[in-house]
Amino acid sequence: MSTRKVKIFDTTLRDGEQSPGCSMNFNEKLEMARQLERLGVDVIEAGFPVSSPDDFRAVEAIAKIVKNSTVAGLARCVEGDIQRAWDAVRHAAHPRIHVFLATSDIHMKYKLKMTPDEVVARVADMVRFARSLCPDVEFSAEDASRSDRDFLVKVFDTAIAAGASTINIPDTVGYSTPNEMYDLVAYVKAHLQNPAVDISVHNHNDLGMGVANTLESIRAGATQVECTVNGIGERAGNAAMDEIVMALRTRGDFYGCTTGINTRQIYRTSKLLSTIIGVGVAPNKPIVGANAFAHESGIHQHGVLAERTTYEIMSPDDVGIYQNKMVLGKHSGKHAFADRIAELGYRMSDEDIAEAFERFKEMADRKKEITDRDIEALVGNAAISDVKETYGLKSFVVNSGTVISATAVVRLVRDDGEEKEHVARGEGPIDAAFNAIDRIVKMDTKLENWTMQAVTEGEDALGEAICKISCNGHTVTGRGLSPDILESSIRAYVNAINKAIAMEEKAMI
Ligand SMILES: CC(=O)SCCNC(=O)CCNC(=O)[C@H](O)C(C)(C)COP(=O)(O)OP(=O)(O)OC[C@H]1O[C@@H](n2cnc3c(N)ncnc32)[C@H](O)[C@@H]1OP(=O)(O)O
Ligand SMILES: CC(C)C(=O)C(=O)O
Ligand SMILES: [Mg+2]
Repeated sequence: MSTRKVKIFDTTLRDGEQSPGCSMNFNEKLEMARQLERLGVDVIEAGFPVSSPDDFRAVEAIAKIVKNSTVAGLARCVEGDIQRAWDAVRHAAHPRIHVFLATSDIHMKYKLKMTPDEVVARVADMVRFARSLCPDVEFSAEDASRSDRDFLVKVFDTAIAAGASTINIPDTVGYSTPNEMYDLVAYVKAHLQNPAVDISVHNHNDLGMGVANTLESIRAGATQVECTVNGIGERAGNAAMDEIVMALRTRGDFYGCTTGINTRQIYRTSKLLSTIIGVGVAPNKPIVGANAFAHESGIHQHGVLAERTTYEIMSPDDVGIYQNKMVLGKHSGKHAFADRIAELGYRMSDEDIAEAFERFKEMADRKKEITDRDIEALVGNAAISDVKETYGLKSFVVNSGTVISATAVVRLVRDDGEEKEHVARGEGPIDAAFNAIDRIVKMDTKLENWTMQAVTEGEDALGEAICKISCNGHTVTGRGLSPDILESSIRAYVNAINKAIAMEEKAMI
């Protein structure tokens, strides 16, 4: 299959900036423009110069620093706008003036208050004026997808005759379906008097079809597509650049098209934009979302470990993500768990791994995501629990507050299967729980020290309790781990008691 190149027209700095809460200052726009050039976009629409002095300055500065990409400035079909756009982009190595005028009945009647003939005449005059200033002029028929097709073609013919070398078909309000967009592009292409121009599309995402509409437009013959980083843009946004580019690349067999994008810069570009505007992407966003290359379920993890392509249609490397992510959680299996333990540098027997895996599953039921620090703590805990478990924690209930004295009910199970429960009061919930345990084990112990620290990150971090107790002249330290600080304290105390019992037994031998 022969491949043709589709031009990427990035409008993050113009339409993207039109999304509420996504404005960028002068320096941020420059930084973003540099990154867009690194990414390899064909056209950077740097702004709408007439809209404010700041926007003018930013477009002008971008025009001066960008060398490889074309730099475009947007203008209404108004002489003052066009002059201002030219003044801003004129220093660019490849300048473009982008003029637009709406062609749908609804826009012409209610917004522009112009007749169709007046629109045609204005397009002829303004495109000609733009062309007298700049060798590269793009004309957009705003709301093209809701315009009468023959009228639309007439306006495009007029723009081309006046000097436009790119005609753009925007689905301004994101109303089209992919089939309709295919038909529209094919229709325009087939009916233009002079089709030797770039046919562009500009799809909004109001119904979530911006990318699909863009891809169908390409199949129908569009040679330029307008899009934004992370899909930001007016209202629900524009078609997302990364999704279009990666769809064309991954399904080259189907689309037969390439782009000039250095895909390894995609992730970095997305991150830069998120940092600048302070708006991140959804975790499940294709390509650049946190979960786009993450696998949590055991069957998928096993498959990916055996052969990445079982569940990955793209390599994370291709979009500049260092590697895929195995998220350890309640759906993970032993293959991924063992893999992570090895990655963290632990050398453990299969038996120890199996035992640690059981604890991991218990933890995963209570904690949303298991981090590497959780695993380290868990594996460390497995080593500690080497001591014979004379007593194990079965259950506990603790009541405490400002108007009642703390009461705890603790149930322990002995290694011979016998269960014992006791209730006790205390100075606080932990003291009450320890007192209840003392009543069960009936040992002469003294709590020397108790500490608690978070050993992992996040709201559901694991708390590690350390209890130092003395018993018959021995001092032992117990450790307990849980996202619940009461539970980790109780486990630490029981662990210390088990150690004390083990020492007593040893002393008796
Ligand atoms: C689909 C799009 O994304 S279009 C781009 C949208 N982006 C922006 O609007 C960027 C920021 N805009 C602005 O700063 C301002 O709106 C400006 C500077 C462009 C214009 O401001 P104002 O002169 O105060 O006009 P205002 O925005 O209130 O109204 C728009 C005017 O432009 C006219 N207009 C709208 N589109 C066009 C066009 N393509 N060509 C000619 N005139 C147009 C409207 O009919 C209206 O005219 P009127 O003032 O004679 O009634
Ligand atoms: C200015 C034009 C191209 C636009 O942003 C739109 O129609 O959505
Ligand atoms: Mg738009």
